Amino acid sequence: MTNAIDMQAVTRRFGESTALDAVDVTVPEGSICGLLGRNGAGKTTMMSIIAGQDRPSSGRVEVLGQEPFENESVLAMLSFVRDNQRYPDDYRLHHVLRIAPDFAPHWSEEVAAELVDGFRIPARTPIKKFSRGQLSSVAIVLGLASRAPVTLLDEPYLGLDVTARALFHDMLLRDYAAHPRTIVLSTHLVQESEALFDRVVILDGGTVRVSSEAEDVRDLAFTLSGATDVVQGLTARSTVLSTHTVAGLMSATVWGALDDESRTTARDLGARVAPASLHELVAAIGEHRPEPADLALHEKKGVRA
Ligand SMILES: Nc1ncnc2c1ncn2[C@@H]1O[C@H](COP(=O)(O)OP(=O)(O)OP(=O)(O)O)[C@@H](O)[C@H]1O
Repeated sequence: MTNAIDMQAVTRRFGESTALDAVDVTVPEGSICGLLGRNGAGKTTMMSIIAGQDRPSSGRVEVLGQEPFENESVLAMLSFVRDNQRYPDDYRLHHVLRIAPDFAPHWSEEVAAELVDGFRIPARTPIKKFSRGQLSSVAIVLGLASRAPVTLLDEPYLGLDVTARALFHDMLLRDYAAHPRTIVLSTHLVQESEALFDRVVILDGGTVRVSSEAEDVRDLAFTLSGATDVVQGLTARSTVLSTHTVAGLMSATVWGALDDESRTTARDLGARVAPASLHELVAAIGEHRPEPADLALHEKKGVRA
């Protein structure tokens, strides 16, 4: 399978701080990749580099086989929709819809029209007076109607109401099925968007913690719930990403798999074992501060934490 996006050892420093640290990420052509992680994890920085709007301090990035920075032929195949998109002061929706196809050779009038109608985007109000959700709606129209071979959607949900979010999901999946392309979507609404993803990348502090097929995510970690002493005993030698306690009960999100013996013991002691959901995994990785010993464990499994 060809990779639409290939990042090797990409580091981006801003002065003293490191926004991305030796990031290796590949996204196969024709997939939807969820880019997840806490505030400041490095998601926007990564997307800006993929979109050719920023350059790595070191490392290599290729989009559709070429370096994207200041590369017209890559930029023509790319749509990057970010949360702080700016428009000229006097712009109304029709101005945007009139010039957008000039920058998007695969532009779909039908997709744009259906979204504008479904989102109820005002036609007469200047865009600079739009609400937060209405601005997100315009950004989604641009991102999806462009049908760009590589589409980057950075936090497309900001301020969107529940009906609009459902419309966005529905249109994305419908149009993607008819016109497959590569989509990277960053979001904090993990539970709600989980079903969209073929691949998942979880960043934390500029480092890739997980880069995996979505269907394999359930094998990466488990949650163990029960009496605190039972959970602590069973996880004493495991990499515990996060714990939550209430009234003598503990729930732990633990990296890796529980061996059969521990699973039987857990059941006998009344503890419950379940695969960690993507939402639990993202939250737990955000809480966890890895120790050097953890790194060895995760590298063995091909996933770093
Ligand atoms: N131009 C810049 N100058 C200095 N620091 C920056 C710059 N851009 C990003 N950073 C820093 O890099 C880190 C990663 O920021 P980034 O915007 O990529 O995070 P994010 O994962 O998109 O966060 P959020 O979920 O809050 O949008 C942060 O610590 C941020 O402060």
